Amino acid sequence: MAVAQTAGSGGRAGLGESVRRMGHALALAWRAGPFTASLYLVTTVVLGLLPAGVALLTKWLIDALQFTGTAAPAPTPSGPGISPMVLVVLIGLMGLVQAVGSYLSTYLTSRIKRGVTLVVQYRLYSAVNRLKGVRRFEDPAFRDRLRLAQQAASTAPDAVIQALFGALQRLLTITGFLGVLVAISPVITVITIIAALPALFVHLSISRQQASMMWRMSPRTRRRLFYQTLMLDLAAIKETRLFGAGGFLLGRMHDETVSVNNAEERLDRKVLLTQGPLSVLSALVASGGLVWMIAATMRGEFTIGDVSAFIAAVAGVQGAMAMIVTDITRGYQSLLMLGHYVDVVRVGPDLPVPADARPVAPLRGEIRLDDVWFRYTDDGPWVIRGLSLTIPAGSTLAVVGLNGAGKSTLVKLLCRMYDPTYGSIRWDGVDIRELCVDGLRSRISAVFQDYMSYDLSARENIGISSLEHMDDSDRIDAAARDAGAADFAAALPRGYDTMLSRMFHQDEGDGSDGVTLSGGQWQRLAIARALMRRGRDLLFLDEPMSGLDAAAEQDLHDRLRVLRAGATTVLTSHRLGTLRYADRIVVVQEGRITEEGGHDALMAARGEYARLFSLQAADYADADTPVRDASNALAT
Ligand SMILES: Nc1ncnc2c1ncn2[C@@H]1O[C@H](COP(=O)(O)OP(=O)(O)OP(=O)(O)O)[C@@H](O)[C@H]1O
Repeated sequence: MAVAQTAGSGGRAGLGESVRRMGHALALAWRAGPFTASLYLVTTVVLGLLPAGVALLTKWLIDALQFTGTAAPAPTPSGPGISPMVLVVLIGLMGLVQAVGSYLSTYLTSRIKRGVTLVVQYRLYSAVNRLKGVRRFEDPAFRDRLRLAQQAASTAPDAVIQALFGALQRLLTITGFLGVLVAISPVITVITIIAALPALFVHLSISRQQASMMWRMSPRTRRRLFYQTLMLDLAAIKETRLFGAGGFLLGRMHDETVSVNNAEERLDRKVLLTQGPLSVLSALVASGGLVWMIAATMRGEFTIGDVSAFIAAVAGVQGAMAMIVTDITRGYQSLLMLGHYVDVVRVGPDLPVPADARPVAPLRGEIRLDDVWFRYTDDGPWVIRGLSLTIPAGSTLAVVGLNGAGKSTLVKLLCRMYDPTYGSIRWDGVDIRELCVDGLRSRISAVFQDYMSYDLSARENIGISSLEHMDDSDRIDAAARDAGAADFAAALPRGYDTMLSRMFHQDEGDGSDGVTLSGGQWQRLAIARALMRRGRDLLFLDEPMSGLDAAAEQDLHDRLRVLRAGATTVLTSHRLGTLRYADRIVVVQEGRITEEGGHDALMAARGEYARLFSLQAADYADADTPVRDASNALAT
């Protein structure tokens, strides 16, 4: 399946891929601010070389003081013969540079982090917005990757940059100290390096295991999040309280947390067991080296300045090695995390569009579905099975069917949220796969069954479908009036500029107090949103009024019938009375069209449509509603 292929390589990284990702992180730092990045590089180099410089000057100073005024013939102090006072001043200056450099480095680090986060988040969400279809967002593997990419976007690029610059600084420190150490004793230099190497490899292996554990645990983490969200979700709380399902969800969340904790504990124990002996080895090397050096100094082989430089160098090299290991470990982990971000940013289009995609001309003739087959996943059941249908331009088509028959799926295919698995959908004879997706959608408006309720103002809730007219108050008001939303919108505390919320909240003083609407009022706003997109060729009304009472639905349908004159409309509703005026009605059963025609013809045919219609009519009649015929009963 195409979706699975998008899973990418975020969990692993060979050398080549790691280098590419490092390049990516550095390019981000440069992009975020070339001057800041350059200054950070200079500061890093200076801070890296300073410790060895201070150690060398200190050695020269001690030697100069030790041999000043003495006639001791040996050992000969090495050094350029600079006066002690000059050396003291130079050491002081270096201390000053180090102190200022550290503060500057901290400031530059934060600055780069802010800049990089800005660039990375913009790129990540732009990449997500470039996906025109829905399929990827329904794929659990891709959702996991998105979640990790979101985490990575806020931390990973910055962590990689810090690790790279940190490692560079430590490398320079090590090189500087090794230069001093080699001059004093090549033997102790080699032993110090060898003692630090195993730690390096162990840390790298641990970080790889940590990354793979996070990837393995991510389905559990996702499920834990789902249970947590459900326990706090306002929409779910009514049911979970009534059904007493809180304990069940809590138990599920707890089990997932325990599983994740156990995996983390196993890894932490492994880290403890491997890191302990390595620390002991490092301490032994440092102590052994010092004992050897002191004994040699007492034999007159080294100066006191050499001993001071040796102590500083051993501590400096081991300290820098330990930090470099941490840098590399963190950097490697962040590189793996960065992989998830890079995978999402580089993800290919989910709906193939030819390079020369055609612009979409207004619909003149018809939309035609030819033997369309569709299923949501490669191994899932067929939802649409060989469906053929013609929708003439300007006509109204009603789609009727039981729950799960495939009505909403049909609407989604017509909006090209998915491509048919087989068969084709043609817009005036052109396969919609050859058309520009945005162009196609600009010709469509819709009220979806699962419409959105945005935590935005009433104006934004209506205008978001036609952004260029968001500030056109007359147009907003006209759409609201047509949808029967104008009266309650006018009564809101700040009219169309009132913030709406799915749950009441009050943010002090910023005027964003949320007003909560009823389900029917939200639905009218969704209809207004669809009507805001005037002059579109195709209008989908997928259960647009399920939240309205029957009279309000009939009234709105009557109004919409006038408003949509000339537009091609596809309607679905379980209240069949509201569909009877459609030019054509099709009955969908298990993804196939089983009946087709006008209301009267379908009633005369006494098939599924007549059965459903009569059932509903009987319900109304049983309720003693004064009716003249079934359709009137449904309309009142
Ligand atoms: N995103 C999805 N992923 C997998 N299966 C889906 C998805 N959406 C719908 N289905 C399945 O496709 C079938 C048809 O669903 P669809 O929503 O098109 O039915 P419908 O006729 O609109 O039903 P209703 O009247 O209940 O709204 C159902 O079996 C449903 O489980």
